[in-house]
Amino acid sequence: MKKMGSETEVKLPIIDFSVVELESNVAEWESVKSQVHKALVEYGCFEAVFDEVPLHIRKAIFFEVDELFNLPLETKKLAVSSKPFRGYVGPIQLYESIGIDDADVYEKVESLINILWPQGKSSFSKNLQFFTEKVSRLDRMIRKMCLESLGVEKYLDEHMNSTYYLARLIKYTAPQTNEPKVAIAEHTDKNIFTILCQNQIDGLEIQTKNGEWIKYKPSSSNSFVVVTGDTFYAWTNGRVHTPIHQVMMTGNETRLTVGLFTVPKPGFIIKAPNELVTEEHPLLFKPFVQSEFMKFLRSSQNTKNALKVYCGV
Ligand SMILES: O=C(O)CCC(=O)C(=O)O
Ligand SMILES: [Fe+2]
Repeated sequence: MKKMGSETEVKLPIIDFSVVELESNVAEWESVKSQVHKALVEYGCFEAVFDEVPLHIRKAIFFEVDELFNLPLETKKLAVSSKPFRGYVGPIQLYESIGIDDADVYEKVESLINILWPQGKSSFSKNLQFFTEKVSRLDRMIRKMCLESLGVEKYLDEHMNSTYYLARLIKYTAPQTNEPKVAIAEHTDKNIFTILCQNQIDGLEIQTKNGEWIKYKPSSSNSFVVVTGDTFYAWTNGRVHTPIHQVMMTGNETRLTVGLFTVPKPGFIIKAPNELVTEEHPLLFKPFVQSEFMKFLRSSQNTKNALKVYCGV
């Protein structure tokens, strides 16, 4: 595809996970694994096609997320939390969100949903828990592929057991203008991996290593965006990229995102495996606790290269 002039427009790699019994099909597993590794090294990001969340569940979730954000602000504020980005956050210009820890556990989802709908909303809790369960399987496949590619699969159990799943529902209010407005400013994610699913409305932009912005457009209704976070970058001692991204909005349609964030458990020490620290790849970060890093972030002004400032070697 050509843009103005002769420059070729960059696109995110698209990787198909809708392979029957991917986990037991060795040839397919190896093929997808090498695509994942390449994409994470090059972009820190890719589009995953994954068909385990049926379209009617996706639609139901977005319908209910929309209903949720249409509740009165006083109701939404009942779900506030002292933990950063948990419970209700906003409105901050166009942005509002609700974060739910351990969203793969039905009771955890239900207890938050019941704050907002005291009469209960079990279909929403069920759909969201189902979504988390399926998408977390995608997360685990990606992490397994990545550790295998880096030759550090002996740490797989420890790595998997060190994290939990945070679901974040996000609403971006339409700016009602054709001039692009920043809905989430440039940032890198601070966790391990983020897997995002959007309604029909685009807006996510991912920066390449060369500084070009890729405007993400899903290629199918089974598409998700996978983004590497700073903590995985640190754990792999810089073997994968962690991309700067932002959300830009135009027009008069509301954008909704459901994101699944893989987050290290509080207190867990992030330390790159010895195998990934070599003469060619000297240690980038001192061991750190991600939850402490998040506290540091809240109290510091300068968030660019925050991890480097916090614990860079
Ligand atoms: O809504 C999106 O597509 C991106 C959200 C995002 O980058 C974030 O929540 O960290
Ligand atoms: Fe992000």
